[in-house]
Amino acid sequence: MPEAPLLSEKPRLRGVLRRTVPFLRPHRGVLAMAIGLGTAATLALTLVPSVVGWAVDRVAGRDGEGLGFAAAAFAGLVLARLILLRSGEIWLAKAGERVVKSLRDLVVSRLATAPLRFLEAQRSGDLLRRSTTEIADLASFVRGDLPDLLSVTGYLLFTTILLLVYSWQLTLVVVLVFLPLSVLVMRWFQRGAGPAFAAEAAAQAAVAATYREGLQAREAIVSRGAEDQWRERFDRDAAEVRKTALRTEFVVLRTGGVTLAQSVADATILVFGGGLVLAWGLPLSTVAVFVVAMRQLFDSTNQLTTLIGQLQTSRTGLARLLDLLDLAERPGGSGRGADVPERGVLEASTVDFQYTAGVPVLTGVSCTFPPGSRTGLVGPTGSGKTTLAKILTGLYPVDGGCVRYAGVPLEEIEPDLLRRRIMLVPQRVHLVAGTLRDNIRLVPDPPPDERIARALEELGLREWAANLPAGLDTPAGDSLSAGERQLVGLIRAALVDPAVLVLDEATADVDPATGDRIERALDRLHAGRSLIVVAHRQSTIDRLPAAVRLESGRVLAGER
Ligand SMILES: Nc1ncnc2c1ncn2[C@@H]1O[C@H](COP(=O)(O)OP(=O)(O)OP(=O)(O)O)[C@@H](O)[C@H]1O
Repeated sequence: MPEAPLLSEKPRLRGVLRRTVPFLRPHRGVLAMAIGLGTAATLALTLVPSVVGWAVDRVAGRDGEGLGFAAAAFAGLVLARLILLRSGEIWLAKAGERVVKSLRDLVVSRLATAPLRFLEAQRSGDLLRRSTTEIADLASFVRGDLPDLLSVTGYLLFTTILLLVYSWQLTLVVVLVFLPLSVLVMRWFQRGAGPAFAAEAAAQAAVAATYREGLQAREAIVSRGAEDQWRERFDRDAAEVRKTALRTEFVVLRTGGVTLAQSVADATILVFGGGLVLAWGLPLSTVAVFVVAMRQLFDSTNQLTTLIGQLQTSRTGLARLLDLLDLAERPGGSGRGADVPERGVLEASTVDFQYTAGVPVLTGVSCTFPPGSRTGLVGPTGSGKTTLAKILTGLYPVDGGCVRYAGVPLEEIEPDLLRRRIMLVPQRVHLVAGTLRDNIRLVPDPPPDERIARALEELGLREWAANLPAGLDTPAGDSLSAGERQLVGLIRAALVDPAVLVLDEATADVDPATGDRIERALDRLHAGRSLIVVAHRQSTIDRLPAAVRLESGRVLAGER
C-alpha cells in the first residue's frame, strides 16, 4: 500500500488565494455587496483632504459662505463614511462567516470520509488544530482585520490618484522618496515573515499534539512512571514555540522602518511644496491637501504593515487548512451502486497488506464467506485478525490481491452502499457524548424510537436497556464497559441490517453476563446474514461452525 500522505509542517503558501477562490464563489453576491460598500466608505475618506483644501481656498478668499459649505461637506463626508463603513463591515462579516462555515462543514465531511490510513498517519493534535483553531483564527481575521485591510488598500490607491490630480510634481516627489523606502522595508519584512510565521504555527501545532497525546495516554504515562519523559518532550516543544514566537516578533519589528521613510517624505514635501508655491505660484490649498493626505497616507501604510503581518498568519493558517482538505479527500472510486446485489459472497483473494513499507502484516490471504455463513477469524495475538477484519469491511485498501463482494471489488462500491452491505463492529465501539439513545441512533437515517425498541426486542436486549439507571436516556460514554459498547454496536447493526456483519470481539472487560448477551444477540442477528467474528474467547470459537485461522499474517490451510 502506498504510504498515507503526511500533512507537512511547511504548508504550500503559493497560490493560496487561487486555491481559496472555489470556496468564495458560492458567496460572491454577499462579497460583492461588502466590497462595494467598503469601497464607497474609502472613497468618502479619500475626499476629506480635498474638502480641507477647498476650505483653505475659501479662507484665503475671505468667503465665509463658501467656508460654511465646506464645513457642511466635511461633516457630510464623515457621516457618510461612518455609515458606509459600518454597513460594509456587517456585510463582510456576513460573507466571511458564510465562507468560514462552508470550510468548517467541508472539513467535517472530509474528515468523516477520509481514508482510515490517512487519519492514523497524522498526529491527532495536528488534525485538531488544523480543523478547529485554524478555522477560528480565519474567522476572527475575516471579522477583525479583513475590513481594515480592504479599506486601507483602497485608500492608498484612491489617495494616490487624488494627489496626482492636484499636482503630479509633488506626487512624483512622494512616490520617489516614500515608495522605494517603504517597498524596501516591506520586502525585508516579507522575506522573513513567511518562514517565521509558518515555523511558529508548526511549533504550536506540535505542542497541541504532544499535549493531547499526553492526556490521552495519561494512564499509561503515570503507570509507567514516564511523566518526566513526557514533560521533557512537552518542554522541548514549548521551547520551540518560544523560539519561533521571538523570531516572529523580531521580523515584525522590521516594519518600524516605514516610520523613518515617512519622516523623510514629510520633510521633502514641505521643502518642495513651499518652493513650488513661491516659485511657480502653486495654490497653498494644494500643499494643504498634500499635508493632510500624506498624514492619512502614512497612517494607512503603518496600519497596512501591521495588517500584512496578520494576513501572513491567516495565509499560513489557510494554507494548512487547504492542505488538510486536499489530502483528506477520499480518492474517487467508480462508485458502483445499483448493480451490487443485496446478498453475495464476500471473498478475499491472495490479499497482501502492510502498514509500514517492508513489514508485511498479511501475505497471500484468501478466504471465502458465502451468504448466511458463520465464520470465526482465529489466531494468536498480532497474527493479523483485526487487520483482516478491517480489510474485509473496506476500511483499508489492499496492497496486493483483491476483496470482492458479490463479485465487485470493494473499492468500486459506492462508500455509503458498502457500509450498508458490510458492517464492522470494532473491538472498542466508539461512543459520543450523549445518551444511549443518541448513540444507538448513530446510523444512516436515524431511526424513530419504535424502531429502536423493536431492534432491542429482536436482539433480546430490551431487559438489559430497561435495567440501566435511566433506560435509553442513561448517559453513555465512560460508564459502559467494552462489552456493553459492543452491544450498542450490535443494536446499530440490527438497525442498518447489513448483509455481512464483522464483529471484532472485545478482548477485555467482558463479564460473563455481557458475553452471554452478545452471543445471544449475535445468534438472533445472524438470521440471513453472513457473520464473521474475530474470536478471542474459546466459547465463541466453539459456537462457530467454520474458522479461518491466521498465523503471522498467513491463513493456515485446512484448519478450522
Ligand atoms: N495501525 C497500525 N499501524 C501499524 N501497525 C499496526 C497497526 N495496527 C496493527 N499493526 C500491527 O499489525 C500486526 C497485526 O495486528 P492486528 O491487530 O491485526 O493483529 P490481531 O491478530 O488482531 O491481534 P489481537 O488478537 O491482539 O487483536 C501487529 O504486528 C500489529 O502490531
